[in-house]
Amino acid sequence: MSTFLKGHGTENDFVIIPDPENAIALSPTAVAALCDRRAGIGGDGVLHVVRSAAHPEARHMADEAEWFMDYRNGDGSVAEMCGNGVRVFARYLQHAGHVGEGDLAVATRGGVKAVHIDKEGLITVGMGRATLPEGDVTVRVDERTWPATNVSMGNPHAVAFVADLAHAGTLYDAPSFAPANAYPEGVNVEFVVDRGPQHVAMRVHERGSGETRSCGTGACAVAVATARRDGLNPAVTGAPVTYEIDLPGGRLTITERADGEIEMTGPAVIVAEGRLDTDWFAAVETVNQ
Ligand SMILES: N[C@@H](CCC[C@H](N)C(=O)O)C(=O)O
Repeated sequence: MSTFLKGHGTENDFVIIPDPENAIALSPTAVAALCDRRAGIGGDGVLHVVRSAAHPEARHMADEAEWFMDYRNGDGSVAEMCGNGVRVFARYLQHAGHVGEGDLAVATRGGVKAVHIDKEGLITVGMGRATLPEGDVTVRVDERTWPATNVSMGNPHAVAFVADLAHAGTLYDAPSFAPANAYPEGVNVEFVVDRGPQHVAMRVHERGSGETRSCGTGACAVAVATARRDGLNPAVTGAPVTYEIDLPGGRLTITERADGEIEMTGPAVIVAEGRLDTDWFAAVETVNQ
């Protein structure tokens, strides 16, 4: 293994490992070492770039999407989807000359995603539909509590509307919940304040990565939760609804269409390309054995 790239989407940053034939068995230890901001490359997660036909979890999607985004959180855990990751993944495919501007499909654990790379530097992803599981859950940070709106974007989210984003505290630790076992698979937690009509700002504590500067699936979850709070439901009115979502790392535009499909638009940037030290990586893998 040698080549890596570094990229980000609204400052949700990733180590990109091109591995078309799936020759690298990326262990959780290796992922965590790559994402370590002091002893590794540094990132919120890893985008392992594999041909769908070469990956057992993606082979069934190979007819629809040539490339599979094998996404891992910074702690090495696997997640179903990463919205910012898909945009950065598409930007990498363009950077590497595998695709040009326009439409492409990317296989993910959350299914095949339709992606459009535009001329102005933005990328739009069809994120699928949100579901809002029932549940009476309270989010707690320090002495404050809020009711959670549960939203699944393929991965789980708990959205809390707060008076001030500072009330989410340092977010060094994950928020707690009542009931304590509300999310046995873990959850991404979004804190939201209003900024104007169909315009909000948010912070997020991500499962497996801690507080990040952006979360694409989180922004989609927030747009849907806020729309319902505002009495807007495209499935009922037939009119699409768009929210601007400000995150610490930039802005994402989220549109929910009348058929329930959600589109996310934002930037994606490749910032560096390099070679991993073979001995370092071998040592990391050895630790895991
Ligand atoms: N940052 C991502 C979400 C990554 C997965 C998440 N941490 C999880 O475990 O579900 C995004 O942009 O969507």
